[in-house]
Amino acid sequence: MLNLSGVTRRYGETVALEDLNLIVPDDTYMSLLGASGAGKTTLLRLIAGFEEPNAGQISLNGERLDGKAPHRRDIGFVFQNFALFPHLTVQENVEFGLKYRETGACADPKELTERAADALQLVGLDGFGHRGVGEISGGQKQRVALARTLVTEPRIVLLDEPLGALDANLRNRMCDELRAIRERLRVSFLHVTGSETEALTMGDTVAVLSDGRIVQADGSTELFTRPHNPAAARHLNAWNLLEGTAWAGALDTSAGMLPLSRPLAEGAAAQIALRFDQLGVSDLDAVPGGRSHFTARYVTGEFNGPTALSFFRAPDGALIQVVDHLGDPRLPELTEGRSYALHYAPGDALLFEGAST
Ligand SMILES: Nc1ncnc2c1ncn2[C@@H]1O[C@H](COP(=O)(O)OP(=O)(O)OP(=O)(O)O)[C@@H](O)[C@H]1O
Repeated sequence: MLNLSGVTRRYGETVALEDLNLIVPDDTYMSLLGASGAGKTTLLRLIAGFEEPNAGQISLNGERLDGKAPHRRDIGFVFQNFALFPHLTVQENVEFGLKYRETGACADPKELTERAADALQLVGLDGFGHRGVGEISGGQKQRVALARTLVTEPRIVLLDEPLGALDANLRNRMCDELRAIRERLRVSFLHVTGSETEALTMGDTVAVLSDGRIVQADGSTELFTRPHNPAAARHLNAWNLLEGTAWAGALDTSAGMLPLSRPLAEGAAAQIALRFDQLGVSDLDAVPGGRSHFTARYVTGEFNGPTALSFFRAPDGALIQVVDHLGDPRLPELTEGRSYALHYAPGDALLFEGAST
């Protein structure tokens, strides 16, 4: 188990990570989701030992890692650009890590060859060992980078945006392969990404990093259906947030008075989160019974194949998304510029106390 406790990392005035707590359990695939600049790479660099935290502790299976040199940590790192040696063959790239490691270096040429071949087989690159790095595809480079890390039998593997350099089709295939390889090895993978879809697809658990802290770490279904705070909800495309002030048992928002699911003190700031597949659309005078609603203007639609997104503007300018599934369409014909009632079951709304930051 990897345990980060109270980890802070500053660069001059910039606080990249602040009092961050995270547990990566054994034998798990964890995604780390965060926007650009959230501190994802910094976090991986601290775990790998390329940098040290200003405060806090990092331990692996109870043993302190901070202060230990990177090559003594038994942690694998797969870089976004793969960082392969261009003048070496695929096999030599994989052997490199084993040959030159400080402890447990392997000098026996036969063992080196065998272990590198095993690692290449594990990532599906049997028979590619003799090729130059310039003679293989992007997806294959990715797998060589993984094999080079896995051959050293790390206790945990850190992957920094590992699919970022691949085209969309290959990315989908590598998603499946990465999961399958990890399941065979049973070591933990910590996979950093800025893509919500990738994080939810890959991770048994998804940790959301926002402003230098983990705001939620949960199973992907739990995170998607029940974000615990606005910071986590904001990272999920599915959730619309409306902010306001509690007043007379409702939340006074720019879109109107919305009912509160629990009482709040008069004047308290709060946000209501509504999921895009739980919002219905109707004419203003035709809101179905028992549904809460607010008014918003239809802006435009976006067709994504099996789903279509409709975008509305609340009076404060906030963009509200509603999703429709083409197999089961439920939205009426919409006219750009016209106002509609967006309605929802009151029990579906999540209520978060506090103002947006
Ligand atoms: N060496 C450095 N010197 C100064 N500031 C830094 C340094 N490295 C990172 N930062 C700052 O720390 C913050 C976190 O950076 P980091 O690279 O960890 O973010 P990230 O989530 O990986 O972003 P991206 O997805 O864009 O790569 C940013 O504000 C960044 O500008």
